[in-house]
Amino acid sequence: PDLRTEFLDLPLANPLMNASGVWCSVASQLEALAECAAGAMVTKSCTLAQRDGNPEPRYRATPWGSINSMGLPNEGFPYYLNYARCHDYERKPLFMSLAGLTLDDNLTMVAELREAVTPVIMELNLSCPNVPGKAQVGYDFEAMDTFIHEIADAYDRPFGVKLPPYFDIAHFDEAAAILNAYPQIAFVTCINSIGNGLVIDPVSETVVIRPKDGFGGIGGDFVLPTALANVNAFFRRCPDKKIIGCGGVRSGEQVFLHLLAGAALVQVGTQLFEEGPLIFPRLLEELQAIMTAKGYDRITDFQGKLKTL
Ligand SMILES: CC(C)(C)CCc1c(C(=O)O)[nH]c(=O)[nH]c1=O
Repeated sequence: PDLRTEFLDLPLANPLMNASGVWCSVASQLEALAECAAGAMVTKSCTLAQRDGNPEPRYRATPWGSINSMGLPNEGFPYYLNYARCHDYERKPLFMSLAGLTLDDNLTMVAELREAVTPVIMELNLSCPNVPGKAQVGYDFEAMDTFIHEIADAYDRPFGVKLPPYFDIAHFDEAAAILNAYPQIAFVTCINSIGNGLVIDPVSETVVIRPKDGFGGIGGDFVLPTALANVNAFFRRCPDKKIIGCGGVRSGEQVFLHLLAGAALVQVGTQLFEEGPLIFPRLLEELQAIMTAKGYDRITDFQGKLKTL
């Protein structure tokens, strides 16, 4: 079967890529992603200045997924912009994730990105912090509209947004209404980790990560139904935009489900953290086996063709 696809008029060898934050914080990791089998790649969400992030342990794997409260550790915007300048775009597209600590920081980064002569694709992380004491931008629809309005104005190219998961139909409607007001938003990546979960070790009677009293974003198997729902909800509501699926991918089967639900590309987070970039050949093989068994020759034979009862 043929796994080739295209995204924003760019050819991709296949629809797989990493999730921002995983295996993409430093040059050695980015070079490994550039050389691996994934069809595209994205950098760790960056802030204007370098950040150490939270004290460790700040990531833990569990039998059903992962919990993390990294605290946005990253090398700073200039580092990733420099990588973007050196990336081999003939090999695969590069996405750059931005998560400024303030709207102003985001505008500063976007203005510089606009001037940079590079075909990098911007993914704006809307789980970025808002005014202290208020919900993250992705959960504060007024702030979300303001952030997108200002950033769209400051940037002259199509870009995408990374959304937190929503759990209420009214929220799908409200978030989609905001996004649809901006044709410049070419894609929507669903989902970021499910925020503020708590993993407890029954033996030690202790939380498993140090920051935030053990509260952290949940990823992995546990988030798959929520990820598929968010992919399909925005696929239905934003017909003029592409959806990138993220959440719960550990085998070819979940890649298949994300594509069926409407994803154009599929990101891998927790399982990539555990397995490394060699997960990509495995996922591609497993996806091809499923397509062969079902008689599908190419991705478009089933992409977005989820059936209802
Ligand atoms: C949660 C924030 C620290 C505000 C953004 C960075 C981020 C982090 C992180 O760096 O802790 N972890 C996630 O699972 N998703 C994210 O978007």
